[in-house]
Amino acid sequence: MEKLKSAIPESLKRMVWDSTEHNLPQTCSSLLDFLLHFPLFHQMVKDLAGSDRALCGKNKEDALKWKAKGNHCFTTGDYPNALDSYSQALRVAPIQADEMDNNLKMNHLTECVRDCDRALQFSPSYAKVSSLLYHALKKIYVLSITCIFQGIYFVKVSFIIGFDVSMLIFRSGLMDIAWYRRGLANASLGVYDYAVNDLNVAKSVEVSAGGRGQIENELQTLLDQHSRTNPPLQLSLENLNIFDEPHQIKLQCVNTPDKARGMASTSDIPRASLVHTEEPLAIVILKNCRESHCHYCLNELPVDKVPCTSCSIPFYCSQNCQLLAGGRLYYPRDRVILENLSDTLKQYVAQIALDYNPETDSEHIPEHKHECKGAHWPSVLPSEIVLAGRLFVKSVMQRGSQEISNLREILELSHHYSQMSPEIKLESHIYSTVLLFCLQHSSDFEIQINGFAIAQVVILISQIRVNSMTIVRMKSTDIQGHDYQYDKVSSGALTSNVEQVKVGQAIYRDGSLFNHSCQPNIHAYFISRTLCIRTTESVAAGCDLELSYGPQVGQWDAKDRNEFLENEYSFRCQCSGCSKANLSDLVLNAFRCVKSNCPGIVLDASVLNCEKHKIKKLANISRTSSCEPHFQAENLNSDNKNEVTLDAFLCSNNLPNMNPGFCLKCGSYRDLESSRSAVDKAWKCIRRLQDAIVSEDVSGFKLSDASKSLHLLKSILHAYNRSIAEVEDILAQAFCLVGDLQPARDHCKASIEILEKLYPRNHIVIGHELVKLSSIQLALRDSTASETINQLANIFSCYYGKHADTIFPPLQIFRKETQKIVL
Ligand SMILES: C[S@@+](CC[C@H](N)C(=O)[O-])C[C@H]1O[C@@H](n2cnc3c(N)ncnc32)[C@H](O)[C@@H]1O
Repeated sequence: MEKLKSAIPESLKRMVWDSTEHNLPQTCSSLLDFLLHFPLFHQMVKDLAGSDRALCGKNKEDALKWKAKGNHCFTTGDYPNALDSYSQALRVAPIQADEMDNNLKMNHLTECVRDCDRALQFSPSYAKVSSLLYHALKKIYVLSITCIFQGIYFVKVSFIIGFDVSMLIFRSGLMDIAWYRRGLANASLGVYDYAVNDLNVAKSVEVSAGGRGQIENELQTLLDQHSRTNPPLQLSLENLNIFDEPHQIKLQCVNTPDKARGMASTSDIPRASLVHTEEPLAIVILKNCRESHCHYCLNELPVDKVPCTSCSIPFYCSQNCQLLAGGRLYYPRDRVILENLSDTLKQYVAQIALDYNPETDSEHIPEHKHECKGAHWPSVLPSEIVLAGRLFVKSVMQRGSQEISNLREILELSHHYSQMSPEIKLESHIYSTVLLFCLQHSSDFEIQINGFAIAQVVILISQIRVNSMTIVRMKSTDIQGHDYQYDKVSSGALTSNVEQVKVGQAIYRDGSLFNHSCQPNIHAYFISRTLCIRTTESVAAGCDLELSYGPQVGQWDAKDRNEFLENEYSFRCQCSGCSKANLSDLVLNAFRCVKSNCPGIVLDASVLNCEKHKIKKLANISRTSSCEPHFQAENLNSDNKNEVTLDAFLCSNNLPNMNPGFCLKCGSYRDLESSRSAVDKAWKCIRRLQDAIVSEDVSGFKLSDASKSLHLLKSILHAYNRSIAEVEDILAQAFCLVGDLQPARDHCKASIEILEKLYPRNHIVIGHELVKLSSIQLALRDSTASETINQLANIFSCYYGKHADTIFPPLQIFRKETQKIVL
């Protein structure tokens, strides 16, 4: 790419840099002329898309190498690497059409052993699999002599049989029923409701009276245990009613003078209501998650991941996802089970055993199919370019015409091509041209490549820049970042952390209409690929519903937020957080007054200027929308009269006359330069502790050094400065690591106290910190844990409603553990 860019003549580059949406076809056409006469470009396209260099195709020799490596690891007892090697072998192993049937059966059965959920997706009444599997394995063993694919699976299955204690397939009777196994697994995980539902479905699936009786006994035992050990936990959800029926809430697209289109409510909407759900127009996995997450639903991959049938790029969590993404396999569904169930259980089964047949869905366009010919451009080009390819193919195919007409009008998404930086404009031109050539090689339809077609893709890329959403998954880890092991909670061996992992990028047509506010009143999250939007406060009829595109009050100050929004989204935010003074923006990066008993704040030039600008602008604006999502400054302060108030900081409009370095309350002067260098020095020491946490090498010496640095920071920075919250948090982690949980708890609490000043009440960021505090309190058997967990559950319920447990499974464990302490 860099070589290509530097070879472009200056005059052509300038033409691209100065281009606007209107003259795009000409600039794209000029660049195309140049590239077509440039050998390096042809070589690049050949490397990326040519069939003779299809590095991502299936390859028998590579498969055999991986298999041999797997066998070696297996015999030396290195089971994790053996399994990984077999997965890689499967990824590159060619599948002949006549082998497909055997593979299907085998994969189907293997998945049944490994993962009840996935088995149930294919056949909800999955019963009596073990004898089938046994015979299938015998057959596979014979077949493995001639067929590497099956051979690999045989070893893989053997591995599973031999070492997965919970899923021993040769057990007979009830263990054959996937629902039953799921029920028992959920019961031991403490997921009581699911366990009861699973066992009820299992009972209805079981054909023998004896089997049913046995399940009945199991159910009874579970009910008895539950009522004995778990009296219903009284969560004080502050009368929080969760409204989870988005179809009952009507939103409308409105036009605003300064934000273009936006979404508003047509009626009053209570807090925590699910207001919108939507499937994506297109979605793509991010590069860093390609080996760890399913390329279709973006959930974490299980151990026995499913490779694509035709190329070696994607992995899927199930064949269902593989099929939806573009594979060619189809499983008939077993609907008989649904007939005998109650309505509630029918819904439950439909939820677990995803009931979907893409062949009957004309809307469904497999998004990986055109990338599946073994060429490696889909794995080499940046994710957003692959996403553009997916959108392009989808819109051409949906229209059933090969003519490329105006994609902008078809997708109806906004963009800011003209405001993009010259560098990004040039890259978009080059990538659009390369992408079209790659698609020409890979798609089933003809693509006429000319200036107009390339211009369409350039616009598509600029639409993706401002409209795509990053899909994140919440991951629970222990303090050092290892995956959370639930069984360690009760032993007090774990203190939990919440980590947000960016897994994908997606375009949602209606989701793109929600504008930004730094004090949002809605929150977006994802269940698999589905976008869900929920109100985080009550919203009056006619008010705008606004998301945060990233920066929020409490996280960054107004100056940093606006820099980000201008660079990424080409607008200057006028939300109340950015147009009115608020305590959070003032204190977030502030210094403290040199007088020890003065609560006033001292600002540097950049923050002070930004705040002055707000005040000046506010004076000029006679009207501010009363319906804008707002953030009550007074909410930031507790009722305690001794606490500093926003008014005290501002000294009743003194701020416009103040200079950097002077306390806004008493006017005392602080030398900001020396203060900054002292802060930098303290942070160096804190960073050493952070490194020690990562390498799990926290010594008493580093801890005491960092504690002294915290003390120093507190004497220089304002008490609500975000850095202090960060350092308190780092110290909490470090004390957890050395097993000194009481100071860990105190530091964690101190961090939360600051966050409560910076963010609105019950903000999700506070929820994340409460996860840490509750796990420390649980480990200490501290009875106040229940209070913390109530607050945590309250926040998670507001942000995720009934999805809270799905998004953050440890919540259920926390509730269960609290019961043990309370009792
Ligand atoms: C995802 S789109 C939102 C929908 C868009 N308003 C439309 O008409 O299609 C993002 C773009 O909307 C505009 N936008 C979003 N929030 C805004 C805000 N608070 N103030 C001004 N413009 C905003 C910006 O142009 C931004 O790049």
